[in-house]
Amino acid sequence: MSRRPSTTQPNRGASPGSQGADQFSLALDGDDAPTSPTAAEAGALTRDTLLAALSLWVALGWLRQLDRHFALFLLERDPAADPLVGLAAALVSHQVGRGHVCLSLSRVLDAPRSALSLPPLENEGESESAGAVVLPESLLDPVTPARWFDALIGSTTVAEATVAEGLATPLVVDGDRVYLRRYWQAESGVAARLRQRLGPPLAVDEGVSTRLQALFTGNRREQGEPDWQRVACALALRQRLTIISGGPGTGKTTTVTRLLALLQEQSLSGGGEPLRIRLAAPTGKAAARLSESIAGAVGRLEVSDVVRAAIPQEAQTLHRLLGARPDTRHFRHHAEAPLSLDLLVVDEASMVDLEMMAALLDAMPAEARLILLGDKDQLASVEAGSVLGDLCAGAGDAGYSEATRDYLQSIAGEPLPVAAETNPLADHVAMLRRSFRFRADSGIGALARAANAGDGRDFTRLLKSGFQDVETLDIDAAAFERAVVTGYRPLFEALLGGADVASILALQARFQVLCALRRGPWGVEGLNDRIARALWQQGWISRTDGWFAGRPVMVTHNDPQLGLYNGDLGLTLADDAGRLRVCFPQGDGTRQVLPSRLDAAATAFAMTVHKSQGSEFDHVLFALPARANPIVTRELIYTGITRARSRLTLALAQGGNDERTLREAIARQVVRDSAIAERLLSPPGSSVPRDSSGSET
Ligand SMILES: Nc1ncnc2c1ncn2[C@@H]1O[C@H](COP(=O)(O)OP(=O)(O)OP(=O)(O)O)[C@@H](O)[C@H]1O
Repeated sequence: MSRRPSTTQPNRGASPGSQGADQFSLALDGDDAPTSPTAAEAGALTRDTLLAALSLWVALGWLRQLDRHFALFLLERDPAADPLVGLAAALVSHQVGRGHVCLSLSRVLDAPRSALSLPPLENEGESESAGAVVLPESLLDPVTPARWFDALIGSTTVAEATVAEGLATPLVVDGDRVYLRRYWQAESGVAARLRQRLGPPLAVDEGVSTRLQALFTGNRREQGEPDWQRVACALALRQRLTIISGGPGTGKTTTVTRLLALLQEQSLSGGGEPLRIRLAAPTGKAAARLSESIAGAVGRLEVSDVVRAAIPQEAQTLHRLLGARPDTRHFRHHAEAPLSLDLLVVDEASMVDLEMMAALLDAMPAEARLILLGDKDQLASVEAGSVLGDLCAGAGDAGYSEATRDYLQSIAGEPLPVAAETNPLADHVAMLRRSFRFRADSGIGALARAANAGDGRDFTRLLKSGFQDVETLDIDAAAFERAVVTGYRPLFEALLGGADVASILALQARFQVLCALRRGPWGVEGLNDRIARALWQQGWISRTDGWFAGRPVMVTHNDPQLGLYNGDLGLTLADDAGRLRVCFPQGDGTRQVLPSRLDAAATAFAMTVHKSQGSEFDHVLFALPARANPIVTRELIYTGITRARSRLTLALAQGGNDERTLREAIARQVVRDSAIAERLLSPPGSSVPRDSSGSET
């Protein structure tokens, strides 16, 4: 029998305190027999068909077991639920596993396969057997967004967003989007907090103009382009939220350091107190890089010693800043115990996932300024969400409002063109467009631009045009081993020659192998093996598995007790007595840890591009898989390439489809479902508008 409550009917959801989405994996044995079919309507999806399809999709690698269990859990909790609830549950869980914050019903209905891993990653062959399989489109064929929406809000496991607060349903449906409750809460929280920060501009003293001109006086304007660094600084002077996005070496750190100098000069003038400024980044490596580049930029500032001393040069990880505690996801700092600061700079903000951003914004004092630095074109965080990218996309092609243009003209002397379109978010975003890192003749810079522009033909043409800083090699040939041995030679000569730890660790940052995948011959596993064997043959390492001197490792989980965080890169070294310890660069010194204390560490001769985010290396050897793979996208290629500071070797499967594979990968862009920008730009209190594809009844 059909149960179709109107979309406005309050949800008969679970009571607050009832079991939430987190516990679902404990609740069911995955082999539960399907219950008897409950077709919501004639011809509609039955439970049996759904459960059979989910099992098959798991077997094919299109869905995770976890996703299927979640669907089973919901259907068990609400035996009267329409099977479409189970389908939405499996798909939204799968989407979150792939970095999306939610599931868009209309998007799945338009492209039913998009919410599954189809074909299975790194396992293409099995999709051949898909002929006999129930495909998502056949399950969804008679379904409309309105029908699916109604099925969802008819279940006790789903709440509509307008009434979801205070309930404990595992799923929340907000217009066209279905969320796991945790992510709905995080996204609504982030949008609400950011909206507060978009509030009216802060007062800026006209006198600042002279100092602004002085600090940016050396900046040359090119071809009538505005000085975007000066614009970014002027914008940040009068806002509680500023996003500064730019590619490598576009001057994000230089700009923010000048901003900090200006603000401290103002604060200290007339004997005032300095602002409490903190610097942070998502990983230890990124924090170390920020400390290093801020220190360099502070050194170059033309300011008084007092002002210089008032600019911090030590960055910390966001986990440490917020006060991560062992065995809990909760931090010491939150809305009731906010951070004690007036201004926070977060570097590598593209790596900050939605939940971390929610925790950070919760802990920010309302009056403090937040400055997010990052590169919107890089890969988003590994965890769900892509807040920086969403905010920059929300600003879109919109320009600055008239009031902001007037302000920029008067304070920064930057005349900006009238924008055809404006929106409140765009006034908070500054894009730095000119790289000071890559010279005009740099191949790395040219490839990065081509990848970013989605121009695969230009990319492959550039690869052949013989840049000094770029070379290619055949990944399947001995040339790969030779390149690795040459790349690692300085490090192992120092290590075997008894150099001091700091010099050895500095050499570790000189050369790194990156790849796209984890498994397979062109993934981390295969390449780590190959590299270890090549180094062993040189006599540089004593074994190729377990612990040995010269083994680089990456921490794979946060360990606040050890002061080590996911992504930290260290090197195993032997002390004078031959005892092994893993050394991590930390601040000006090193942290040394016994291998036995590192529960979660992986060999890092090769690492994925995802894991390399926030790091840069002088020379990167970037290995790309021979066959097309959905994981290899424009963002991945751009991010991998731009980890190289001065030299890039691309290892490709030559003689195969390397050119076509590259072009296809560059055409493939990551689009993550999320509604942050929409929420920010819609009136306060309104729910996310439904798609025109319609879920109104
Ligand atoms: N306006 C400028 N004119 C000349 N050189 C500049 C300018 N701005 C920055 N630079 C130089 O460019 C280099 C990169 O600057 P900076 O470190 O500020 O960039 P970034 O965007 O923070 O880089 P990264 O992507 O590595 O974090 C530095 O050597 C800096 O001195």
